[in-house]
Amino acid sequence: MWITSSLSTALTPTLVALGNFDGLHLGHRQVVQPILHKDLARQGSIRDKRIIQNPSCQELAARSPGNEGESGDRESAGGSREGGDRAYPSVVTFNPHPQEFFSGQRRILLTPPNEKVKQLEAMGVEQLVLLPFDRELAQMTPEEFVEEILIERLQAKRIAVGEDFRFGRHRSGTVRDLEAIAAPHGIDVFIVPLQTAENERISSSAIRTCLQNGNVQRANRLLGRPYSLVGTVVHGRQLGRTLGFPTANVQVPPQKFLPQYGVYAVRASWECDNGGPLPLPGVTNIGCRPTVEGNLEVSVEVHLFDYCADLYGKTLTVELVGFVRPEQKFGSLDALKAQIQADCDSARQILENADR
Ligand SMILES: Cc1cc2nc3c(=O)[nH]c(=O)nc-3n(C[C@H](O)[C@H](O)[C@H](O)COP(=O)(O)O)c2cc1C
Ligand SMILES: Nc1ncnc2c1ncn2[C@@H]1O[C@H](COP(=O)(O)OP(=O)(O)O)[C@@H](O)[C@H]1O
Repeated sequence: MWITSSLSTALTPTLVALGNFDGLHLGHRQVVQPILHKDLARQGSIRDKRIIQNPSCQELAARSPGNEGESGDRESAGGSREGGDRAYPSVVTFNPHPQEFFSGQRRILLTPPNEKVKQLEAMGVEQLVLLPFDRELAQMTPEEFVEEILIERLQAKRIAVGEDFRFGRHRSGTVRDLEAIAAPHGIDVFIVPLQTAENERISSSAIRTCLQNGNVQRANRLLGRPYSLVGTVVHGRQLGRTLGFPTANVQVPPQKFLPQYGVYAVRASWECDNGGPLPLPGVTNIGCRPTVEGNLEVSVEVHLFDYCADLYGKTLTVELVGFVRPEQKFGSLDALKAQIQADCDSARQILENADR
């Protein structure tokens, strides 16, 4: 995927999905869908299908990466577009996030850049444009933003946004304004209604709340995939192996959103020369390890069941499957060890049930 922060190096023309898309949950995926070539092929005539209906959670999940039944024909979809030029499915987002720009506070993210790029790539997005959000951009009117940036510089042929998208100075532009500004240029605007699941609006904050409450299964349903943590395995204190439970310490980006501190049933995977093993079952502790003296730093550590190998330096993807218990301070390492054994048993049970 081509990633650029400069309009002069962006690939054009484009099919644009506009937004921040933190988490890339089922609602976000609906916004990105209309710009994907495989979706263009499926749609046939596109002009009369600008408002996407609210599909069920299952239907949405079925369209998640890895679940796509058809691969689509990129070239024929590209050829059928207006003008015949090959347009690049592009996610256009602001960097830093406008809230971060105005508040000066770093945002904690469900999908930090490393994960977002992987997810977008898996969906079929070909370009990520990170528009530098500065005072000048913040001052643009809705008309200036659409005409100068989206149409002139990015040569957008199609624009997809969520229903609540706001843009331009003081967030004054609505999706209806976007339609009105784009229409004279013959640009399709797809306005995607807010998606709901289990009687709740699918949102990044709903997913955060679930993760804070240990409700991993629900968070995963809203995401349409398991919530995952991705990072490099680094050295720890080498205490794990003496307890009989070696744990790979996964260093996640500092802005990664962490769920409630505690123990989780997980599946972990990594890439290696032969394509990598299938996701392996295990158990993860996320927290400060209060039992271990002087350990205040938050860590994410994974013990893989029935497995022994050197994992240092590998990039692990740890998928949360279920919550086992909150983190605790134990009176002795022996007590901790006994509890870890019980955690492994619980986690195996959770993973077995999830497989059914
Ligand atoms: C399943 C599991 C549960 C754990 N639960 C706790 C806990 O409740 N409290 C705690 O202080 N540490 C907990 N730990 C962390 C251990 O203290 C940690 O694995 C040990 O300190 C090894 O650290 P090392 O990787 O630096 O060698 C847990 C670890 C595992 C694998
Ligand atoms: N089953 C396993 N699960 C996780 N890591 C394992 C396993 N078997 C071997 N390892 C290796 O052992 C390391 C963890 O051992 P540990 O004593 O906890 O050391 P550290 O404190 O450096 O993490 C991992 O980083 C990995 O390289």
